[in-house]
Amino acid sequence: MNTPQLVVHHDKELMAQAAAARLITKVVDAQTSRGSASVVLTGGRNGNGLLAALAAAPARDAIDWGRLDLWWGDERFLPEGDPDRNVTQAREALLDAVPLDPKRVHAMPASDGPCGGDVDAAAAAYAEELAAAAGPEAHAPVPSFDVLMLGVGPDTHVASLFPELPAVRETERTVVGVHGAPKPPPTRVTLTLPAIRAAREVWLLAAGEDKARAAAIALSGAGEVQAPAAGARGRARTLWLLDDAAASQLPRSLYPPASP
Ligand SMILES: O=C1O[C@H](COP(=O)(O)O)[C@@H](O)[C@H](O)[C@H]1O
Repeated sequence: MNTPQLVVHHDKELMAQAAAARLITKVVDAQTSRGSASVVLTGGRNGNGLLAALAAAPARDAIDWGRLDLWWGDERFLPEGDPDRNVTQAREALLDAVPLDPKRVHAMPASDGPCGGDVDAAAAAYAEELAAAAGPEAHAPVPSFDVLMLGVGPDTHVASLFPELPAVRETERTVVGVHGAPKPPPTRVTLTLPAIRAAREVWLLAAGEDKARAAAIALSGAGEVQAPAAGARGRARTLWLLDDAAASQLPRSLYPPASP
């Protein structure tokens, strides 16, 4: 697995704007090389901040929105349209403002969808959708995502992989249902580490003081069961995008102080 690279921006607004600019370039490059691009979105404050920055970016329409597949790393298992669903928040921040192809917007199932309240069936249905979209070059039964983004929680969770819960130990399935998550709502759907690691690039977003301890733990050699963010790696690149506050507890060997 490749070593994570760190980029530290002054504050969370700058981090969101810089990450949005980085994403535009990545998507345009993928569309130029392969005809289309696939991106996995994250929920949470930093993920939504990036989407809002992308909506406001002058270069946003350099992206051919009709040739972009959007997937989600996790979802809160709630009814369609619930304001706490990650897809609802993503629609408000960006998706409703750009001409996406609805067939390429792969939201995770809602609790009032075809699987009803059965979160494990919902997870299996999303795994099937991913497998159906995986091309011959895929490195797992999921597409070769160009960029997979993950917000890092203050407890080191990424997607809905929480420390010590069964989902973070999953080695076979690509999507699982989560029961009893410590952060509400307790029932969720999540990609697993094997699915995350099939992405070309994994970007971990951590801005704000409440992410400082999580970043320090995950980047200091912690195990993935105790610190799920430590296990999130891309095949070609793993990039941590931080702000000063989130980087404030990193060991000096990883993030030396700026020269005077
Ligand atoms: O519940 C969730 O939390 C994490 C992190 O959210 P944040 O607000 O602390 O940045 C997010 O990555 C995940 O997608 C989401 O479902």
